Amino acid sequence: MTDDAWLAALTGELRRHQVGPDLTAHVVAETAAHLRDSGEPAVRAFGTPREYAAAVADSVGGPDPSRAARPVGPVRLEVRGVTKRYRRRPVLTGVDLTVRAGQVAAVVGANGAGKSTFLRVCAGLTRPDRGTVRVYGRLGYCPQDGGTSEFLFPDEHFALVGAGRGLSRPDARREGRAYAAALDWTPPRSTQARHLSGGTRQKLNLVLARLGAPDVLLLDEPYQGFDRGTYLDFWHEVWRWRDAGTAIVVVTHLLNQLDRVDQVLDLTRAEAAA
Ligand SMILES: Nc1ncnc2c1ncn2[C@@H]1O[C@H](COP(=O)(O)OP(=O)(O)OP(=O)(O)O)[C@@H](O)[C@H]1O
Repeated sequence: MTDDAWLAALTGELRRHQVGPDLTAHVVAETAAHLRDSGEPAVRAFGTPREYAAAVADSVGGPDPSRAARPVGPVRLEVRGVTKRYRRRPVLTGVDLTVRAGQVAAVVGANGAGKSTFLRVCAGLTRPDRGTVRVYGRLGYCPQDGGTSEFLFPDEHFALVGAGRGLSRPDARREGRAYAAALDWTPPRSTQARHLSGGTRQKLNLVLARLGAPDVLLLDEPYQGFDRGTYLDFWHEVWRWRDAGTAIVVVTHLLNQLDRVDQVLDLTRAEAAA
């Protein structure tokens, strides 16, 4: 099945699940963008149109019922007035965001809107021209790509990153393997990162971001290359980490989880207003 046929079938399936026309158009457009960016065949990325439509319908079935009852903790990330230009082009213009312990913020926007730049600024990797970022607690960052070392085995990654977060070698390995298992992945003992598939390397990235249970997690489209089952596992983990009190910022193209997050930062609008 071609991607166009897959997307047409998805539209039909979403209609069958009584997903409204606006949301259907949105989901189909975002899914098409993801397929274009990742170059993956639709069936591998999302499963059959019927399966994916069922997952979308399930996730848009109303606000998260546990939301009202969930305790929200202290501020973990505070971004005020962040502005960033590359040459003369404004990428971020006066962006504010406050995320508390136990909250999830989604960062959305068109390609090039500045989502990765925003996360890099939050992670302290890119200096803003103006504005401040305050992180209260420890930080974990999962970049869109990169982040792994070509010649290291997964366990060596766990030991290296774990050491930076105060974990002994055995603890880092145990924790890394436990987080990997939640993503349905058993890290091979003797495969260097360069020989892992793109989706598996992204699982490794995600596990590394989570090592040592940081207070703030910055996730830049961490599910690129995940198959549908792992994609759902990923969101399940996000809700679990949130419930454990982590403040999470996740960049996403796929809007089918947005009714469950605590806030949405739309950088398209900020860019358009600039
Ligand atoms: N180091 C850099 N030097 C110059 N321009 C840059 C640099 N990093 C990013 N840009 C530009 O800033 C803009 C925002 O890039 P960014 O990667 O933050 O967007 P994005 O919203 O994450 O995009 P995508 O959805 O494609 O991942 C783009 O036009 C990009 O080309």
